Amino acid sequence: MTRAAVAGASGYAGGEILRLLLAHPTIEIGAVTAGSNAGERLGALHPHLVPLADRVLQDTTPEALAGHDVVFLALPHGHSAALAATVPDDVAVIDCGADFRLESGQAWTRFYDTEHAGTWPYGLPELPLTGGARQRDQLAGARRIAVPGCYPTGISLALAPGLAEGLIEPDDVVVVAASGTSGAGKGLKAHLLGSEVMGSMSPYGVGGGHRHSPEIEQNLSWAAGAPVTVSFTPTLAPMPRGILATSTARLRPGTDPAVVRGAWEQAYADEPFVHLLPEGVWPRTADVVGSNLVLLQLAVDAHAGRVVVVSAVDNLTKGTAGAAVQCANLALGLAETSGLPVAGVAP
Ligand SMILES: NC(=O)C1=CN([C@@H]2O[C@H](COP(=O)(O)OP(=O)(O)OC[C@H]3O[C@@H](n4cnc5c(N)ncnc54)[C@H](OP(=O)(O)O)[C@@H]3O)[C@@H](O)[C@H]2O)C=CC1
Ligand SMILES: CC(=O)N[C@@H](CCC(=O)OP(=O)(O)O)C(=O)O
Repeated sequence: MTRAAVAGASGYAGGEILRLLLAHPTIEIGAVTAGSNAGERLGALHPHLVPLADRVLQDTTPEALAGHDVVFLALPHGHSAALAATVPDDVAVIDCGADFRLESGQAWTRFYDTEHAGTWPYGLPELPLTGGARQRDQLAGARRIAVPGCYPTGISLALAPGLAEGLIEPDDVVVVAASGTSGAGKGLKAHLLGSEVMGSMSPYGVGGGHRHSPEIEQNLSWAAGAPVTVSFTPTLAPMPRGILATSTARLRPGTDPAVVRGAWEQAYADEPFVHLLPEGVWPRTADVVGSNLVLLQLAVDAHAGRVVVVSAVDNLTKGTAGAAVQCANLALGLAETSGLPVAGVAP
């Protein structure tokens, strides 16, 4: 068996990692750690994780995380670098935070306003790259992996096939996405009060202000092999989980609409977690809840000369914890799909 420690186990992402690891055939759960909730029993914080109810959360220290084959970090941004530095090089560290996702130190400083910790291999295995490669090539056997943000996961996979195949213009990409409230974490925040969220949708980070803008542009630029510019608008939706993103881009002049669908079909034909739905069936967040799936559908808007791609992910599963387990599987040489659900919970 392989032993895993989970730091941030009292939070939403940490709890979801534990839920998935409970069903994992070869990874067993070792230390579980937290911040202010250290000393609490998991059963008090995650009543749904019944088999772990009596496990006591430890302080998040290098000593608690020592002696494992893989360490999952599900901590707020900025907490990963110092801890990861204490983990031996031969132990896999899978970081759910943003600290090591960006190549550009300049983009990091602009959006996170702290010193850039560095760059680790980016944990989106299915991402098609220019020239026919896949992002997973960088993840097999890796010992440090940065798990993507939840919005960049569905959005990058929605548009990458068209960019990798040169079908869409890199300078006219527009994305509007709605996220469930768990995307913001478990901490109390005024804009997440029930009376603010229930029965209402709200935009935020409008005008290129969201920190996922540079992450999405980075991923799409890897796919295109050239810089890509994105206008991204997130919105908060009154649901606990799920992201529905609508991504549109201008088709290159002369692109035959008939080849567009084929590019996406081909890109994901062999991917167990990324599915282009049958024509005319559109993704819904309910269809991905609790699963490691990305569901996609697209249409060519011939009048506007654009392709419109809709993607749905569960922000806590494929958007964080599922991706983290998938990356751990790749890092440790296990079957990539081990322990990962491929069916959602609809309706
Ligand atoms: N929620 C989502 O959909 C996604 C989250 N992520 C990333 O995953 C990470 C965790 O997010 P999420 O679970 O939502 O956040 P939560 O706020 O739900 O959980 C944060 C966790 O970090 C712990 N923590 C906070 N401060 C400290 C500290 N100083 N020392 C040790 N532990 C600490 C908390 O412990 P305690 O509560 O006991 O203080 C808790 O276990 C973040 O980096 C987030 O950006 C990435 C993609 C999507
Ligand atoms: C609804 C909501 O607030 N969502 C979060 C995104 C969460 C995520 O992807 O996490 P990272 O912080 O790890 O990038 C936000 O927009 O800030």
